[in-house]
Amino acid sequence: MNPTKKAQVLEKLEKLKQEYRAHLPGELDAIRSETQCLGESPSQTKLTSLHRRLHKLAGSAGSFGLSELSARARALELILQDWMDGKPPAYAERQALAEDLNKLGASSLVTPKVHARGSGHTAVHPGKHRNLVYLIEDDASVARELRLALDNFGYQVRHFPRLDLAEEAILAKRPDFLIVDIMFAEENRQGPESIARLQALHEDPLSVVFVSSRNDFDAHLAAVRAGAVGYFVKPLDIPEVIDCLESHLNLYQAAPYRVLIVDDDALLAERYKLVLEGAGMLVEAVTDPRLVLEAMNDFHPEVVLLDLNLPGCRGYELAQLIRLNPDWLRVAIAYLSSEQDEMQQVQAIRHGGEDFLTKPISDLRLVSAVSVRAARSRQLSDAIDRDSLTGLLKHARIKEQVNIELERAARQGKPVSVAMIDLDHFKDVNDTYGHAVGDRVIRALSQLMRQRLRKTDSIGRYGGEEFVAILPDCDQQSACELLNAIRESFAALNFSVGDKVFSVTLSAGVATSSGAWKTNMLEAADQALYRAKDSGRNRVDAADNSAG
Ligand SMILES: Nc1nc2c(ncn2[C@@H]2O[C@H](COP(=O)(O)OP(=O)(O)OP(=O)(O)O)[C@@H](O)[C@H]2O)c(=O)[nH]1
Repeated sequence: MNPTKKAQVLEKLEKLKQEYRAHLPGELDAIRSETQCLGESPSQTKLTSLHRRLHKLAGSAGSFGLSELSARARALELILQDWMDGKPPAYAERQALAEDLNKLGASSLVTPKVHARGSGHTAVHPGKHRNLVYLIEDDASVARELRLALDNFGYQVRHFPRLDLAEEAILAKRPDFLIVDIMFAEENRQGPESIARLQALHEDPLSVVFVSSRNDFDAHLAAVRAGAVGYFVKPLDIPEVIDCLESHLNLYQAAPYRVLIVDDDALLAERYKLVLEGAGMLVEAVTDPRLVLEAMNDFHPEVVLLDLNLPGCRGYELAQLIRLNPDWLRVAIAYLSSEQDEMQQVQAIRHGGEDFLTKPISDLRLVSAVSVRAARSRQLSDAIDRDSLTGLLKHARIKEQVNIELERAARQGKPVSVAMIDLDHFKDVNDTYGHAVGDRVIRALSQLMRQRLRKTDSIGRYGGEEFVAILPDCDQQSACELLNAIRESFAALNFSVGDKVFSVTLSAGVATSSGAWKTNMLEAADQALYRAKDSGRNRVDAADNSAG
């Protein structure tokens, strides 16, 4: 998160804390007055109401930095629980309970302890687009080739012949990747130690990729110690280098996690929301459990955090309700509650939901617990929808997406183009270099398309070496221009196997709908593709537009 955003979040959290503090005396008054009304043999309704208030106080006070008040409220809550379970306290204990309840508002409890170090807010997920590469390479021809390939993949590249010439630029504008032709000689100023020194100047380590002609254990170890994220031996297989960059970008540029919080304590829900948003997540909070289904439908969360004690229902009942819908099986459900009774926790997990987080929870723990669960949920979702070699949508999903985009385009009165793309003579690549090398070619094309297409476009692996791209709001001419640019970039990419270097071309067919499409778009794109193949391959053909 950038410093301005972080400052805004901190400011909002501080405001919430003030709000909580402002509303706390009223809540403590209510607790005191309910205590005074308990009488000799209080009804279950009175006990339940007071218990509920204490339970909430125990959860919220801790989250707003009042840990002592939280602990005291928790102790009282347990006595109340016993009472509700038919074990009333003895007379002396009741006197002490009343006194303790009266003391809840004491200033020592409602003044937070001052912590020496910062606010305790957690580290942040960067989540912004990163594609600036600084390339440190003294061999002009290697630099030129790498630069061209990276440029084709949409990276912005600055080339420096030596590391010391790049240092100023690195400090002025942090690159997303530093690709360094590393020199291992002791006296060299472009060795792993120089990289380690450079790393020490940055709070977050730079993503450094080492390029070298050495391929021994010591060289790899030195790279790891200098914080390298990749190590490539010359002569370079450039698509492999790009594969490494892409994997790292995918890790950091993934869409933000989506989290739904269900908690009837509006201030606390808002607090959790801010903390998770501060960590780069998208968060919705609902305080009324009756709105959960609507929120599930509209917001599509990947993680749901459920309070256990909600007005009108229990959190685990909501978990069961969510689990009734097979579309939401990928969603991770965790309870976030002040419930400390292990049996209750186990019971809740047995009824749905996978996990129990107890309030109060530190910001760091909340963010890490939610991130882990969101990542799992996404992995599961990806495993269902995405092809494992390329990370692109699978056959059925991309077909479904064509219909979704066609309907959307018809509704909005905008064009949509569908392209069918196929590698040329791919059987020869497999036969000559082996299946594993063929797989690298397939992955390189999928990465190139991902780089070149917009976020709103969809790409799928339709068959073995056949891909489909859906381009909303893109007319036929623009689609053909884009596909031609991808075709040229791909053809310019050199793959190497040992000392052999080869390149691969592709052909594509494009169909565009400018209104209600009457025939099958995929079929039309496929026919155009086969025309391109028939006409000699390495070209893009458009379907006859009059069909759409
Ligand atoms: N390495 C690899 N090869 C695959 C994969 N899926 C399909 N193939 C291969 O892709 C090749 C497709 O061959 P063909 O359909 O004859 O087409 P082609 O050789 O590309 O020729 P044209 O399409 O006519 O230019 C076959 O050899 C398949 O085995 C895969 O996942 N990995």
